[in-house]
Amino acid sequence: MPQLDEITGPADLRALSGAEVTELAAMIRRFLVEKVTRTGGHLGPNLGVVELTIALHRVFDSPRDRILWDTGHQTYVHKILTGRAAGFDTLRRRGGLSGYPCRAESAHDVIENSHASTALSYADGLAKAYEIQGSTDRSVVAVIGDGALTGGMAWEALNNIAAAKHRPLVVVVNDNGRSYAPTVGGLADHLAALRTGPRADAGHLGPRGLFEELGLAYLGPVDGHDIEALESALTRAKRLGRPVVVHCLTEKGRGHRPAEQDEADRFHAVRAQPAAAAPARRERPSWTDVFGAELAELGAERPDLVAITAAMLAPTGLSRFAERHPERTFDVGIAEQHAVTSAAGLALGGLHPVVALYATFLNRAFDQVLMDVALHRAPVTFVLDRAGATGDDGPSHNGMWDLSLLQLVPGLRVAAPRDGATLRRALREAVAVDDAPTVVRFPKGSVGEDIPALDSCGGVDILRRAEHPDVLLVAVGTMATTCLETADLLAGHGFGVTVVDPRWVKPVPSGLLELGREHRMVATVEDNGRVGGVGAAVAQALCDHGATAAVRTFGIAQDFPDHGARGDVLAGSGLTSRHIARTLAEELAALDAVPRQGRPAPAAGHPAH
Ligand SMILES: Cc1ncc(C[n+]2csc(CCOP(=O)(O)OP(=O)(O)O)c2C)c(N)n1
Ligand SMILES: CC(=O)[C@@H](O)[C@H](O)COP(=O)(O)O
Ligand SMILES: [Mg+2]
Repeated sequence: MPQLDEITGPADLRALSGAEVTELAAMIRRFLVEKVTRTGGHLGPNLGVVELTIALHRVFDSPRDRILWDTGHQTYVHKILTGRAAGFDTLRRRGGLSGYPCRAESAHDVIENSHASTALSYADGLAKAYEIQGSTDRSVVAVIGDGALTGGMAWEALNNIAAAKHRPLVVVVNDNGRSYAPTVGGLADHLAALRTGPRADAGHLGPRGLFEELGLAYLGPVDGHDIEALESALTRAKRLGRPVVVHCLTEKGRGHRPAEQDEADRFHAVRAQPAAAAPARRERPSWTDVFGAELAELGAERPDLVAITAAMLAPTGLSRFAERHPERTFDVGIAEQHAVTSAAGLALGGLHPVVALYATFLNRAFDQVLMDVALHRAPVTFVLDRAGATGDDGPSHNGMWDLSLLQLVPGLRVAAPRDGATLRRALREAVAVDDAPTVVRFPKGSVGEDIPALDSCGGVDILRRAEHPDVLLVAVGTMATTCLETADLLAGHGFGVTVVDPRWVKPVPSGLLELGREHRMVATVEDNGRVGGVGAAVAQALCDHGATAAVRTFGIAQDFPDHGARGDVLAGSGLTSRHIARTLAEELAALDAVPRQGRPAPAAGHPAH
């Protein structure tokens, strides 16, 4: 019986007896609880797929057979069984094991994008590729959760998969009845009805249902914790020679009582335990908490406000609004495109929807924002949490594209608050707009202390006035703190920096143009991709208005940053006060060929050195 760190790949599983497999499952559960409790990560989803993953790797021959995981947050067991148990002390750490499939880690990993509802489309493409290349002996298996199955792409794929009755493809529905909270909608009800059908382990097909009506074979429901039943159903599916759905019933958090009893989200994602020696930090409210509290208040003041979530009610801070205004709260499933256009419908019906998403997930609903909301100047407010670098969840979770994508949307206005006070203010200003879509975006984590404005100019908060107008430093949102630190560094070397926060970054406020004309250089700093972001828009606006100041923009490099802490991602793109100060000092020094009147030349030890 191998120990977990002795497992090098699925071949090590196939000789195990039934009793040994049961013992292996128990070992894996103990391992997951011990490791993930310490590192943080998706404990509940992975506890739910222990037996399923063992059965998949005993029946199919990965990596020749391809096993795809939708969203990928439930692949810790897959990683253990493909020789990566030793890496779990570094889970989600920079340079360590990714919390999602990662092709650089293993040939067994295929999909690195952790946006839900994509696996069936990848599988459809892979199956077609193998058919065209004559690789008819390779199975394609896609594991998709009941939550991810509420995403529209999954049904676009099933529409195609079901039509190709000659092309084998195995769809494993990992039905634990939950996304974070219980999965909602007609599909969830249908899966529940199928759950009560006769069990596939009796060797016969389950009741006719949606999948069979579509033309797919259906095996299920199968007990997702009975390895023998799973292997029997998966073996049948492998041999069926046509597209087939294997409907597995699993329990999120299985085998860890605190997770089993957690009604909120069954330990969907647990936070890392603080190091024993770490001083107890006074918890400051999260950006999400500040938003959620303010929206609940607004909901009492504005009966036309409705809130929409894409299966993430609590994570996006809508719980308080939902408790107080349940009739005005809608969970549409993991269906951001539908969420956005449904919001347009609500707005056309006379209400003011607030759509709360993680910033990165808005990407897939860009056309809906552009054509269904903005074209109609619909008063929809988008609240984008996890905007900017998030880090832990890898490249597809950083909210680094919204400020660039949204620059393209005519009439849409974007606010990037710098602290709790400006978040509350921005939210109120946003829902007061009744003839255009608005966006309020903020990062993951706790809000800092409020940063007061000394003054304002044309819609721009002035946070620091310079004695000599060398640099106008434009802080976007939470980067205000970094910009004030940068100003201190530069001031120590004789450069004058005015730090401003426009609060509303789209359209570019007139105050920035006015202030830009007073400075030799304008620099923008944003927690968003640098390409096409706020900095680019400011540079273009200054140019269009004849400003002669040099412009320097700082943002996240156009890349897919590896997983790691938020600070790692920001530092990786030079978004630190030290790097920004040094860069600006060098550029100012280059600009300043003639010694400045009345001021000493840059001192030795200058950031430029
Ligand atoms: C497009 C998109 N929206 C939201 C999320 C956030 N998210 C990650 S996992 C998850 C729930 C997934 O539920 P399910 O597919 O049933 O998997 P389970 O966690 O139950 O195993 C959500 C909403 C995401 N990854 N992608
Ligand atoms: C897999 C997924 O998309 C979410 O579970 C995500 O990992 C949550 O991120 P937070 O932990 O920042 O809420
Ligand atoms: Mg689920």
